[in-house]
Order: sequence, then structure tokens, then C-alpha cells
Amino acid sequence: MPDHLTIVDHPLVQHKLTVMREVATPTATFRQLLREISQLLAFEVTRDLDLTTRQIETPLCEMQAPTLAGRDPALISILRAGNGFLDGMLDLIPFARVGFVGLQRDEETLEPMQYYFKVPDRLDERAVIVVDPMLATGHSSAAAIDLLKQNGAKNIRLMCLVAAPEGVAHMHEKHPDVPLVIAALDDHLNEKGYIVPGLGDAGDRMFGTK
Ligand SMILES: O=P(O)(O)OC[C@H]1O[C@H](OP(=O)(O)OP(=O)(O)O)[C@H](O)[C@@H]1O
Ligand SMILES: O=c1cc[nH]c(=O)[nH]1
Ligand SMILES: [Mg+2]
Repeated sequence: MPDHLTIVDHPLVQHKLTVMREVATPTATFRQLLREISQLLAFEVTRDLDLTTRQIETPLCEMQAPTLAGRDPALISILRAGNGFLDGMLDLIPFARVGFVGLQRDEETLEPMQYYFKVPDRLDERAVIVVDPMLATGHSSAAAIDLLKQNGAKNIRLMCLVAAPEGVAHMHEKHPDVPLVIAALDDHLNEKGYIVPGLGDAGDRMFGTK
């Protein structure tokens, strides 16, 4: 397994993901589980954030205590499905700045089309965490990260729920500097670019569209 890839094999993550994969799982349950898993994956994707110390006073004494270094991190959601990760992440990192990259895959070419871009300032001075539940061909995530790098981002991580081997390989080719944190590496993509076994279209399942 490439060392830029972390698969979070925690039993709670795997249990929740299994329920999300089931075709009979209703939208409300799917959305709730996505939120819960986002917090467990967030634990892993933030593991190597830089720390510094600051002087504080406890009821007993003064101490140099650890605190996150530098500017507040930026969470970047790839619309729409990335928003399923956002609320849970913001519960854990309420001081994070938030950006959005609107991308939608063309169903024929599987190439992502951009329809929105709004990100926090000074990306070059922030840890940037890009979130999207699905990494299929990897073209959407790679395109989003291209845009973020054009806007100065240097210290980037990508957090996904389910990835295909094709997507992991594409990300590694285009952005070998970006670590990936995922819950599962599935078997393959089908002829329509869907991850198999996968969970279907994450955006549609989250929002009850289709
Ligand atoms: O790795 P790729 O082959 O690019 O596919 C993955 C992308 O497809 C899905 O979004 P989609 O285009 O369905 O948009 P949506 O979130 O609005 O449904 C998913 O959330 C990713 O962004
Ligand atoms: O399986 C897939 C592939 C792309 N996007 C999804 O939401 N699901
Ligand atoms: Mg979709």
C-alpha cells in the first residue's frame, strides 16, 4: 500500500460504512452516518497538524501547554457530497475556515465541470483539508486540488469515504504530495465510473435526489 494512503480500519468506521452501503438505508440514516464517520476520519486526517505551545495558568500553576500552530486550518468541501462531511468536521474544528469547490462529473466523459469556487484567504499559510466522500476516477479531487494550489495552498490533505484503486493512482500521479485518508479501498470502477461495490451516488443518497 502506498505510504501516502491511510485506510481507517477502525471497527466503528467499518460498521457504519456497511450500513451506508446498503441500498435500503434511507436518506436520513445515510446523512447521519456520514456525519458520524466524518468525525472519526477527521481524527486521522488531523493527526499530523503542527503544534506549538503557549503559556497558560491552570488552577495549580503555570505551564507551557500544546496548541495548534499557525493560522486556522481550512476545510474545503467538493460540492455537493463533500458537504456531508462538513458539519461533523466543524463540530470538531469549529474555528476552521471553510471553502467550497463546485464540481460535477459529466456522465459521458466522467470529466468534472466546475461551477463554483470560493475559498478562505491565505491558503498558503493554512493546513488545507479537502473533503469528498467519493474518489472514483480521482479527476474531481485532482481538479479541486489543482485549483487550490493555484490559490496558494501547499499543505494539503484529502479525506474520502470510499476510493477506487483508479482514483488513488490518479491522485498519486497528479498530487503525490497530498496524503489520502479513506475508510475503504474498493475493488474497481464500472463502465459508468461508479465505484464497485461502493454505495452509489453519494450526493443523491445524501440529498434524496435522482
Ligand atoms: O473521482 P471522480 O470520478 O471525479 O468522481 C467522484 C466525484 O463524483 C461525485 O460527485 P458528483 O459529480 O456526482 O457531484 P454531486 O456531489 O453533486 O453529486 C463525488 O462526490 C465526487 O466529487
Ligand atoms: O461511485 C461513485 C462514483 C462517483 N461518485 C459517486 O457519488 N459515487
Ligand atoms: Mg453525484
